[in-house]
Amino acid sequence: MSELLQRLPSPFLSREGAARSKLSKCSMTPGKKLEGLVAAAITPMTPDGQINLSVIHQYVDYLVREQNVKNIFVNGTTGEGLSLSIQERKQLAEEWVRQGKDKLDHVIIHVGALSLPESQDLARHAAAIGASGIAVIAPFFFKPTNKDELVAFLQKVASEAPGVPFYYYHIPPLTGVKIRVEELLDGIREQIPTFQGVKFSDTDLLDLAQCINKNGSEQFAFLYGVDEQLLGALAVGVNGAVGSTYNYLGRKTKLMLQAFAKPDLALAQKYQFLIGEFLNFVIKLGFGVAQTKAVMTFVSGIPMGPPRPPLVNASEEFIAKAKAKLDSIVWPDGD
Ligand SMILES: CC(=O)N[C@@H]([C@@H](O)[C@H](O)[C@H](O)CO)[C@@H](O)CC(=O)C(=O)O
Repeated sequence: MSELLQRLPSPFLSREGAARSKLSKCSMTPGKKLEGLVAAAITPMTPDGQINLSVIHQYVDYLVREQNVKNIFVNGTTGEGLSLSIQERKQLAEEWVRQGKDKLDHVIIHVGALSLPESQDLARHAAAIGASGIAVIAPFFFKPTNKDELVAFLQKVASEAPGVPFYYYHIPPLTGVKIRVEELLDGIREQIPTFQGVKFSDTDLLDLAQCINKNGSEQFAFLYGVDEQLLGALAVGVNGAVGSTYNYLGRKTKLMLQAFAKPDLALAQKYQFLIGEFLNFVIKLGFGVAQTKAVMTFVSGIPMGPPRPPLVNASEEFIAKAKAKLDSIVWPDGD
């Protein structure tokens, strides 16, 4: 952890601090490309709905030891980032960076917000604490209507953290911003020199494939965000994936990645079908962030707590059925 972070009171870090940090403190594992699996961090909460920083140490150890996952995406969709205050987002970012030091390869902080100054503030903060990357979602109340408006917004945030790799977080089912990424990438490095890649949480594999075909997955990192069809995205060349299920199915999904790389497509398909069988089952019951928190709680034993309203707790019936389903799956590795 940076000395700066240890000295400054949480949750606030000054703009001067951010400026001082820049390149020097921006990586958990400096220079290591973001690839493989990235867990979309859940935000643990106490029963009365406050953020619960005290279990993040245990959470990091669980991901590394039990799930073999060493990258984390903080304050995104699964982390209820847009339902948290700026102060809470900063506290969480600091705690993940602090606990991830020497254990995680990448701690990416989602700094998107509807308000540009808030997003910029979060970007400066992420730089100051030594995050390995920042990501930004498209603003979704007043929306950009074309590529230029979206890039202008992203640029204004990215430029506040000039030494930190920047990722665009594309999730049109939630933002309603359907600007094609293929279009967005055209000339992006001229506007955003820190641009490093895309977290692509959409089912449009044509758009994704065109992005990869035109830019090459060596130039940018393409991380896929629809866990139930990751194998399709691997086939078009993504570098990895960011998702909620890697919190508790990370080890199994890694086995799928290994089978795909070998290549043993039949084995990779087996893993994808089984992961899909579980997700198909829970999606039919009603599956979202609240249910992810419940599943992670019973799989890991770490209390993730309730979601923040308007989301409501997963029902006892959901928990019982989801647990029975997960327990019933026989994985190819015999587990
Ligand atoms: C809409 C949504 O929450 N999508 C998830 C998926 O991991 C999703 O939970 C999974 O594919 C199951 O449907 C991720 O893309 C979200 C994510 O990475 C994040 O939390 O930022």
